[in-house]
Amino acid sequence: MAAIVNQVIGIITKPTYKRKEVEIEAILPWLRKRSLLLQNLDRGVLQDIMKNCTYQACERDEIIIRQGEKGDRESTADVEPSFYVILSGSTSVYIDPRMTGEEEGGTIATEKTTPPKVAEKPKSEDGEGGEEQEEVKEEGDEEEEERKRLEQQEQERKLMKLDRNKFGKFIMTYEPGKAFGEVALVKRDALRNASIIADENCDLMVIGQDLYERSLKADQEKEFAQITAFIDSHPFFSNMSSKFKKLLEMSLRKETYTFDTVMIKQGDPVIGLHFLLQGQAKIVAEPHKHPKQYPHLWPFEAGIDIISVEFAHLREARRAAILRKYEDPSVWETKTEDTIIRREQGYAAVEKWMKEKHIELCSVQAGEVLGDIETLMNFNTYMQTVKCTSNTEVYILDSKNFERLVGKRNLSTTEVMRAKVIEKLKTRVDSKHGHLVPLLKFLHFKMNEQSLPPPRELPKLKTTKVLPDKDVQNLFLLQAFKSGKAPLVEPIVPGTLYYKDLMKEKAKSREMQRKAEGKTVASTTSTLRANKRNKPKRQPRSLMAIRESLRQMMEADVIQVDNKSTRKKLGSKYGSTVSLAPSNQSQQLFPPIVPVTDSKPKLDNSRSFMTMLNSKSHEKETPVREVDITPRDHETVQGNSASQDQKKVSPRKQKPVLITETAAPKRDVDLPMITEERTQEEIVLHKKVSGKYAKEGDTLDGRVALPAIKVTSTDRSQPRVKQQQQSSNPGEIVFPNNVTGERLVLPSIEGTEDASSPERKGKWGSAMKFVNEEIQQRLTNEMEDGTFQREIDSEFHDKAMVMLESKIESFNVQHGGPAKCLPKLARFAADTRRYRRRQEDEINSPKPGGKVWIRKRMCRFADNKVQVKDHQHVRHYIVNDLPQFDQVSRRSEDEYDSYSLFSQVKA
Ligand SMILES: Nc1ncnc2c1ncn2[C@@H]1O[C@@H]2COP(=O)(O)O[C@H]2[C@H]1O
Repeated sequence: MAAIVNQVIGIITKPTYKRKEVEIEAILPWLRKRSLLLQNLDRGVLQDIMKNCTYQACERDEIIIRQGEKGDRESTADVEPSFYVILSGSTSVYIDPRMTGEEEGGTIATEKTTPPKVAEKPKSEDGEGGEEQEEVKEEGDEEEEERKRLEQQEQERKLMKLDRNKFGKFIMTYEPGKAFGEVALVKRDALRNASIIADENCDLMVIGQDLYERSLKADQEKEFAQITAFIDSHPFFSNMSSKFKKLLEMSLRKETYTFDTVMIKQGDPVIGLHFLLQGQAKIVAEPHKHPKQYPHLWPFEAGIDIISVEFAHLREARRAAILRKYEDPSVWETKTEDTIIRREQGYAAVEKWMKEKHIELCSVQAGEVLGDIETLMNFNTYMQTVKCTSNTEVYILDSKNFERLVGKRNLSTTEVMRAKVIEKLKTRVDSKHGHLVPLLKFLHFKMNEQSLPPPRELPKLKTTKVLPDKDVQNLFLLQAFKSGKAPLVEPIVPGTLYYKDLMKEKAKSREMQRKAEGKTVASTTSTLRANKRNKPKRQPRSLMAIRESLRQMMEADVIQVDNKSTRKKLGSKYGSTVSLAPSNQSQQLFPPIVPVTDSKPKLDNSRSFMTMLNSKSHEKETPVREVDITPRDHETVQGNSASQDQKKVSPRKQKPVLITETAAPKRDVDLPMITEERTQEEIVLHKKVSGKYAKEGDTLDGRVALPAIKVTSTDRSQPRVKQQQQSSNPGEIVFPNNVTGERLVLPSIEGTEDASSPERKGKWGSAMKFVNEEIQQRLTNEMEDGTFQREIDSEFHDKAMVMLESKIESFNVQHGGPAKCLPKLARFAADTRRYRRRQEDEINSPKPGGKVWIRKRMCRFADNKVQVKDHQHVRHYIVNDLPQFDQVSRRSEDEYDSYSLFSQVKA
């Protein structure tokens, strides 16, 4: 390299007439290669230049061109400006912005600021250099050479002291092959607009004005025109003033890159913006290098929750990739790259490959700007590599020129750039491999954040008592949130800064008030607080607990005589009738059973209990005593504690069930002969008005009395006597009770038809099913209790079945239903095993076996689906467990039929 430079220097230092064409010809290819400027020049022009140019050697820190001057004193043409091509060495460009008019108040760097050409007397750093030299001289001539060398070093040190700051801001460095000084030549009579200072010893080819004008000017003028057009058309500079555009013209430089060369290398220092004019390039990123390149950002400026965004993006990207894959068969991968590497080179190679993966992001072409992301983000190094895929031409705006002309002075340009960069980042992030470069996503996020309008200046809050404007509150809150002082919630909720301040203020005023009033007077707040403290805390209740309490409430309203002990007790107390009914279910299921005793019942039919109940005034009219046997039941079953619990139940809850106790001898009330009368009240769901059913909205007040269950037993005090078969009414079915000998008189059934032709569909089918299940359940319970007596009960059972069938049919006819072809009830043999199995199977479905009085108020325990409003009536429903509220809350009118039937059957 040095040889050919010397060869060139050898030629251009000769007088013009001695420069031979042959030797010039020999160096032309090198010259073309060396300088872009000379590259495309005609051979003749280049030969002309080589024949007529001059040579200039510069030392380090030598000022080749001084900004603001017209010509160059150092040039051969003295005052006339020249154009320079660097053969070897490098120079720096300095621009004093005050002289270009970019900044006000500039002074031209004059002679005074010129560093002295003559070397000062060298001084060593510690100031003792002079003495040292004297000592060296004294030592003799042999040390003369050493002294000269030291002198030279001192000279160099002195030269370093040239204060380059006087020449303005450093802009850039010109390397060998580069040329400068064209502006003053193209724009005649223009002043030099930059200072060029040699950074080292340089060899310069000097092209005088005349030579320049005839060889290069035309091309360069064209070049300038192109640059002007480019600046005028580029969106970045659309809002730039003409003054700055002019300065920009001189600051853009053209560069060319051949096919397959690297224009920008990831990790290299950012030199500025590359405006792609021609050609194509691909952008390749190595994400594994990013953490090292930008450690200040990694991992994404801790504190900014980008992770979630990242994940969302990754998910989205993956989804998009999958979709793309299915849509476009050309991208269907049979074998992934990593699979191939793993098979060929092993796992370690794949890992390495994954780590150092080169991600080909995209391809760019004319119009693209490179280095803009880095410039806006103030990155020192490039975040990606740009490799030319064709011969490429670019304009380069060096970073310093950008700072000087765009930076803070032309914010509009920066804004346009930012918008373009955001757009670009978005496209790259969404590109096929964009998600593999996490930095892109972060930068997109960051840029978006930066492009938000700057926060408003906040007025100072003097007191927290007066709430500031909502917007201001929010801004404060946001500020506090950003600085990690408060959560991002409404500003006046507990836990927020504002709330805390408010509380402090309140506390302060309270304290002051207390002091003013004297300590003895307790403030209202403190009293309230004390009360609150003393208040027993409400324990959260489990679902089970709620259900249990619900059950207790219901039990308080409903009589339960459903176990052996209670029955026994009642039996012993009230006679045999109770023991007749194996369980309370059977009492409900079965139609009125009136055991005929010796003692005639004194209860007037017209004043049946149910009638009384429904007449609202029954309590007054009927000499009955309210007896709730539930407590006794509990007492028997659960012992004293249960009975104590029961005592707590309010009398109001116990009211609905009334039992008329046996007329006690001591009682002065004139009770009827019936020793016990029990009724399942409130079972009337539908008022029968002229053969039609009442509608759902009908209230309890409008209910109609249906035949009450009358269970009449002998007086306890009376001895049992042999029963005589007699019927009080003709048409009643009478059958003997095998246990007690009492006659069971069934009510007459009108219009009973052949029940053998079954029609098991619809509501009747389900009614039958229900009754059958009831019976099945009852028998099973008896089996379990040990109270089941096959002979007696089976007989009773069979007859009861017939009776039930008749009753159902009778009910149907009474209510104008399509009777006469009802199916027969199934006869069951109690099979506990089967029952248990079934119970396991239907564990979640409501099963018969208990009494539940569902009342409107209870619906509040159900879940939200329940429509309480629909639930206007009181129901009486037999289930094992609590009913499914949402099931019972909405019933169609058809369902009511069967439902009322159930109730009727029970009655
Ligand atoms: N902003 C700039 N960036 C780089 N080089 C410049 C800039 N301005 C001027 N120059 C060069 O420095 C030279 C100084 O003399 P001229 O103005 O004749 O020509 C100038 C250009 O070649």
